[in-house]
Amino acid sequence: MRFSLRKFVSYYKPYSGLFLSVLACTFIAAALSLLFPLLVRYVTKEVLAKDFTGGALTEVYMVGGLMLILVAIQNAGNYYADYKGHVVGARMERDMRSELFAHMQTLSFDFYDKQKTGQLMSRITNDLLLLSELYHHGPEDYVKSLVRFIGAFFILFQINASLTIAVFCFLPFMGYFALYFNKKLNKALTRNKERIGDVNAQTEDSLAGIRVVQSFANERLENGKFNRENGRFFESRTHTYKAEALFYNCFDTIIQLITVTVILCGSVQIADQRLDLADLITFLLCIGYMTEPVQRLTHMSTQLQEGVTGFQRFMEIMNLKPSIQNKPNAIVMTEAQGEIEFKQVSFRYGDRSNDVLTNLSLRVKPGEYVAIVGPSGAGKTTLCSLIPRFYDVTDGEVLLDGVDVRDIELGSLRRNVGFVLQDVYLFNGTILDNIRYGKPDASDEDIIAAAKHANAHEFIMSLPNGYRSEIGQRGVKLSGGQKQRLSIARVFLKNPPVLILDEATSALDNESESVIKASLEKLSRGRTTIVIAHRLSTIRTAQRIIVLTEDGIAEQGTHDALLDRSGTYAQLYAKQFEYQA
Ligand SMILES: Nc1ncnc2c1ncn2[C@@H]1O[C@H](COP(=O)(O)OP(=O)(O)OP(=O)(O)O)[C@@H](O)[C@H]1O
Repeated sequence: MRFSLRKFVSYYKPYSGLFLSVLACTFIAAALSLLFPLLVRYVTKEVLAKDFTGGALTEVYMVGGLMLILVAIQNAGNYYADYKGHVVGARMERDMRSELFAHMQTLSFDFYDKQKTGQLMSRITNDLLLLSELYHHGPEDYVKSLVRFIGAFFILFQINASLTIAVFCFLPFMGYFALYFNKKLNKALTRNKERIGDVNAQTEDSLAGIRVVQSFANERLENGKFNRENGRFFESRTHTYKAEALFYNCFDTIIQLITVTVILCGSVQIADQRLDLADLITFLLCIGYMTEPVQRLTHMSTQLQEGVTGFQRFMEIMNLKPSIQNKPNAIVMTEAQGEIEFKQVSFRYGDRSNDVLTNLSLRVKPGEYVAIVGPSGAGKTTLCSLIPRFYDVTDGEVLLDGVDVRDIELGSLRRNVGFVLQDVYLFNGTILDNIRYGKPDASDEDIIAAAKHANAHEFIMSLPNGYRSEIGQRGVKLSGGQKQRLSIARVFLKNPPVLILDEATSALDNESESVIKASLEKLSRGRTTIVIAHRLSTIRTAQRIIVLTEDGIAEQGTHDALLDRSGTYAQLYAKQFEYQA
């Protein structure tokens, strides 16, 4: 993916003033740090050479005082740059994280079908952390390194050109060495990231399925899988540490070689009276200013590479257009009548080679109660997911009140359709929060009324904190039937004209089922209702039963009419009856 520098830099814009002040402080602190060796040189060369009776000591004190002032200014500058620099980075990271999350909220089902949650989480957390490091440390490091390198070079050159050139000769070699190791280290660091990603994915998988793990008593199996990933991560880190240790120690050796060279060449020059001791000391103090930036090349280029990769991964998602979008002049449908029509609809999932639905036509009148039955995989759920545009048809059209759903503003379309699914998703929080999800501006009274309609009020009131009871992650503290009733209360509150019930009662025992059936019946009154059912006994009273097979709609009619036809429905019914008997 191409790296857009303009886009990268644009995130600095809201904080440009603060960021420039950080760079200015970095510049001042780095420039002031160069004065130290010069002051040491001045003291050793000019002051200490004098006779101490002539006020030299006073001068030493003055220089000492000046040095203290410089220390104070330099550290104040570094403090400001360090603190505010991190703040700028963190603000940019926060902005980008919010932007990415908001964008992810808009991406359609087909995107999430292909993604692993753990990977997406890593983009939102780790990638942006690395990016913020680059945003703030990157320019700061470059300014500091450049000022010190160039400053030290000029100071040393002024003192002694030949010795400076001798030191300088080492630098390209150091640079090459740093970049060579940088490649190796980068590879090792990338591998580390992949391995920790695997550890994360394994942890997520095992912990999310902890109930299944324990019910099969498969803890050892999971420990084995986890330890394998954990071991791979350990091995990868061991390689990284080896590479790092080798690099830093080789580098230190080169720096020591430079020091030895300076001492040797400097001593020869002192003997020849081409250099004095004060200059040699200054030289030794300044070497670090020249070698440190070269040593930091590795760190800086790793930081650059990681940050750029993080930014590319960020942009990869940001550049994705949601496959389901509003048309420019989309109609806002406030309250639909609830007529649904599928007109010669064909549908195929993006990664499949064959259609799930082919040329299917069906009309459901406003307020009608329709059941869809058929073998597993026939496309019942898929058909219903086309109504709120979780996916768009491949061919044909789906109409709500005679309007193509692709012409309706998405939010208003989805507000007109309510879902009660078998696999209820509840959010961490209180019961009140979870029911309010159906209508965020609902009052507490509305919520209680909805809970009463859903036959949930009694069980809620029996909980220690009533409506304010925390339900745990995904509602673990509630039974299947209780969760289902909360999801029904949520839809009561939403009050949509179209209702889709997908296997809503099949996971429940008889008692919960009858309570939920009663609330679902209440919920479906006055609404267009499509029930996807496996248990045919539950939909005998439906106004119309649609039998969907892989070849499309095989037959439709009332329960009695379909039994009389002795077709697919009658066979399915007989089979289920046999099975239940
Ligand atoms: N997100 C998806 N991506 C790709 N293929 C899918 C997806 N969801 C469903 N399918 C495939 O589409 C076909 C129809 O699935 P669908 O869930 O609509 O059937 P169904 O009739 O509701 O089945 P069941 O009664 O078992 O729930 C199946 O072959 C399924 O594998």
